[in-house]
Amino acid sequence: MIKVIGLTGGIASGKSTVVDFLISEGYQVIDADKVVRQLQEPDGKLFNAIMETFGSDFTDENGKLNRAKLSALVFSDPNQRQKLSNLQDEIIRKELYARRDQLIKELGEKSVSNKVDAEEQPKKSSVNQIIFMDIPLLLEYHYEGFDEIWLVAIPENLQIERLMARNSFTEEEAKKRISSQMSLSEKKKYADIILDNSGTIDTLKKQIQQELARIIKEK
Ligand SMILES: CC(C)(COP(=O)(O)OP(=O)(O)OC[C@H]1O[C@@H](n2cnc3c(N)ncnc32)[C@H](O)[C@@H]1O)[C@@H](O)C(=O)NCCC(=O)NCCS
Ligand SMILES: Nc1ncnc2c1ncn2[C@@H]1O[C@H](COP(=O)(O)OP(=O)(O)OP(=O)(O)O)[C@@H](O)[C@H]1O
Repeated sequence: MIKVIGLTGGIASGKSTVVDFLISEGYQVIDADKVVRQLQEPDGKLFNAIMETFGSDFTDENGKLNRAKLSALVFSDPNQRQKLSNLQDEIIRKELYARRDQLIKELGEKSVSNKVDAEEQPKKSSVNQIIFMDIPLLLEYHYEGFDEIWLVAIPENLQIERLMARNSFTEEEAKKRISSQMSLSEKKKYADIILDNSGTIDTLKKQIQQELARIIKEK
């Protein structure tokens, strides 16, 4: 059976850093933020609905969604955030589950022809037996169907610091985004594994390797 790991964590906690490492190790990852961006392209399933609801002012000079403008609106007004969620949630959810099912199907077919690998090279074959879904709002939006939930955790002061540095946000902008999400202490209640990312990226990688080794051993 292919294991599906849900990866989540607050904004700028380090999910993409975890994903980069998993990909470098050969694992397949469905990245929800990336999928949302594709769906929001002018030929994607969300673009027209956003324009109808928020107006064509929310485009940039290339006719694409002006994400910065929409972002400024939804993170300063919970009602607008809810409005965006109402129109996007079902389509995003359907797309993510469809991609998961497709990936499981592809890997399932591969693993039939790779039986020898599984016995002789368990690590090599594990990349075909575990998939990851990086979903920032996994807990807020009650995504289900995971064998394990991994939570990337950092204390709020570090989160603010990293978010301000990465997005060139003011402290106020960073705090607005963070406070629109479930708190870390609440998230911890639902997590199976907590990856502490308050240290170096190397320390984070070691924790991931440990968890991967555990799953491979359990299989
Ligand atoms: C609001 C939008 C336009 C802002 O775009 P922008 O380019 O500024 O940010 P980006 O998409 O890179 O998101 C960065 C991070 O913001 C956080 N975030 C995004 N949307 C939300 C939200 N509605 N509530 C809380 N946090 C959010 C997440 O941690 C995410 O990783 C965009 O994020 C969006 O459409 N969000 C809704 C996405 C959604 O509903 N996803 C569901 C599955 S995760
Ligand atoms: N252990 C670390 N030490 C120092 N900087 C780090 C560490 N881990 C991640 N970072 C940096 O912190 C920032 C946020 O990390 P990353 O982009 O991986 O977070 P994220 O959870 O994917 O964010 P988002 O929710 O916006 O998608 C990035 O600039 C990244 O390079």
